[in-house]
Amino acid sequence: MRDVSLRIDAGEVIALVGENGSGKTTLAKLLCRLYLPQQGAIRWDETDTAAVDPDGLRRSIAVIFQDFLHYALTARENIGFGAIDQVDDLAAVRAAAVRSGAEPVITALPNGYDTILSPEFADGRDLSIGQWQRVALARAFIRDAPLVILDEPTAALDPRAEHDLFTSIRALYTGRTVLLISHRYSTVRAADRIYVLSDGRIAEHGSHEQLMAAAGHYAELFTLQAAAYTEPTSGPVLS
Ligand SMILES: Nc1ncnc2c1ncn2[C@@H]1O[C@H](COP(=O)(O)OP(=O)(O)OP(=O)(O)O)[C@@H](O)[C@H]1O
Repeated sequence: MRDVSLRIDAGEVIALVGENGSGKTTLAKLLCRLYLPQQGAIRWDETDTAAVDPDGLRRSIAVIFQDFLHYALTARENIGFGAIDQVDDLAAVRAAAVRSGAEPVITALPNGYDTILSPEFADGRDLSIGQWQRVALARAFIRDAPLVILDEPTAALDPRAEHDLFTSIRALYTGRTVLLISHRYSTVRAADRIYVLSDGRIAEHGSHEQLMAAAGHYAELFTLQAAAYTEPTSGPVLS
C-alpha cells in the first residue's frame, strides 16, 4: 500500500471497495495490527497503534475476515469466543445469534447451542457456508468493541439475509464505528463515506452520490454491477 491517508471518525460507517487484490484486506489487517506499516503511522485518536499493547488494541476491534475460523466446538463456543468472558453466558450468546440471524439455524440443531459444529463428532453437524457466516457475524456482535471490521460479511448470505443485515447495520452498531469491505455496491452505497482502493492506493473517496457524480472508477463499477440486474441482455448467457 502506498500514499494511503484516510480518517475514520467515531460512529461512522465507512466502506472500502476496489477490485480483487487492490489492498482492502491488507488495510483491514494493518488497522488490526496484524501487520505493521513499513512507513507512516496508524493512529487511534492521537496514539500510534505501533506503540500500544497489541492485545489491548485487538480487544477494541471486532473483525470478521473472509477466511474466518470454523472451530470444531459447540455453537455456543463458536459465538462466545468473540468475547471470551461471555462464553458461558448463554443469554449473551443467544442475543448475538438473534442479531446475526444465526438463532434459527442453531435451534434446529440436535443439541441446539451445545451442538458441536463438526460432523466428526456424535450428534455434531456441519453448517453451510452462509450459516457459518451468520455464526461468525454473531461472534463479532458479542464483542463490545468500538470498531467493527466486516470483510465481505455477506458474500455467502442469501439475498434476504444480506438485505436484513444491511438495513439493520446502523441499528446493530449504534455508537460503534464500522469498516465494511464489500464487492456488493448495493450494500456499500449507504455508507457515510466510501474509499475506493486501486493497486494499493486510494483512487477516490466520498459519499455514493459524490462518487457517482464524479463519474470515475466507482461509478463505472457500480453501473456495471447494477446493469447486470436491470438489463436482461447485458448479463452472461448460459448455454
Ligand atoms: N501477507 C502478504 N504478503 C505479501 N503480499 C500479500 C499478502 N497478503 C496479500 N498480499 C498481496 O497484496 C495484494 C492485496 O491483497 P488484499 O488481500 O489486500 O486484496 P483485496 O483488495 O482484499 O482483494 P479481494 O477483493 O480479492 O479480497 C494482493 O496482490 C495480494 O497478493
